Amino acid sequence: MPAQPDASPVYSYLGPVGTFTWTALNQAPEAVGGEWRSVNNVGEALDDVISGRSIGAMIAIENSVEGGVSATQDALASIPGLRITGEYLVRVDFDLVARPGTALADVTTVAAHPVAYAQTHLWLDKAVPTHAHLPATSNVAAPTALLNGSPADAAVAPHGITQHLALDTLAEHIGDNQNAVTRFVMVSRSGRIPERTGADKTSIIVELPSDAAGSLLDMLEQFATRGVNMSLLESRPIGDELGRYRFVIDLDGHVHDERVADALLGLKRFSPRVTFLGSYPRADRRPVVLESRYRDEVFIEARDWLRGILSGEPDGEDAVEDAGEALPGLVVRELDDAAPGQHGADDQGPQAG
Ligand SMILES: O=C(O)C(=O)C[C@]1(C(=O)O)C=C[C@@H](O)C=C1
Repeated sequence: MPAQPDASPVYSYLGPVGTFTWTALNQAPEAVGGEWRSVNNVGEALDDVISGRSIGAMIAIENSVEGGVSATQDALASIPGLRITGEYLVRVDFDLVARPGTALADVTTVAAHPVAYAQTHLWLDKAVPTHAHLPATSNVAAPTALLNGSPADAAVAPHGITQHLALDTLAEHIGDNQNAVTRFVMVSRSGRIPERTGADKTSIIVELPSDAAGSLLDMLEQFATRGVNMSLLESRPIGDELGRYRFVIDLDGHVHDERVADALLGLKRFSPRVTFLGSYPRADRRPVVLESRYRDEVFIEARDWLRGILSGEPDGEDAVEDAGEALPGLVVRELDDAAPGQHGADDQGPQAG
């Protein structure tokens, strides 16, 4: 019997074609040649991954105006077995569009994806002060619906959408922040962790013991004392009772970096729940800068020293040797070189005892 050709891998994304999520998926090398499945919300995209219908889902996780996308953060916290395997950045730029013949003065109802609405509402409040908002499932669903009987008079859409849809542009570049960027992540089922590059991020979600004073500080100390920088720290209600929050955290570094692994072990010892969402290369490829005392070799040498003591060897002061290959994205600084403010919280400077 002739061998069946392998089915191409399926990737789910918030569609239809032309959304910012679709633009992000275009950046993912593994999605080239795959089948792209358009869905209506983040939950559906993640369900596809969990059920095995798709091998990956591209989802928006953070934008430079609104911060974390709460629907995404909550879904990642509550659905077990998901892993972030890559991140992608997309500049977001919006226009207000309408059916031909509509003037700005005619607009009373504006269709918009809720996140897009939040990113344009200052402009809308000024230019269309009495408008009502009609939520849409995406930035392309909103203008498409205008051609399919939507009661809205206008829609917030990605800049340039009128090249593809028979609509007119009422105003261009209406975003409240002209430099707005949205961060997207590719989410797959738990499994292989992408190799470290030296310019990596690790995403985790942490719950804290509810009855222990100072546990937020305990959590932050795990990172500070290992020289691990945080690039995102947000709290989200857990939802079971008032006043209970979980923390969504991005760390500079990879779980295969000794300092990051050690910090995660420290967290795990007192947090009732640590969810590891993944380690993956940074979209901006910005190298991680760390002081030499947080290099892998320093952690390994300290462990070897203790092992030696436990096995009865004399306590010698071994020099820290460079082990392993250098990572292209990593910049290591001697303590004296570190710029002010880049020391860990426990560091009072080189002269401190
Ligand atoms: O509607 C789109 O185009 C999307 O890709 C969704 C989304 C989001 O969920 O944040 C993506 C980028 C913008 O920040 C606004 C909306």
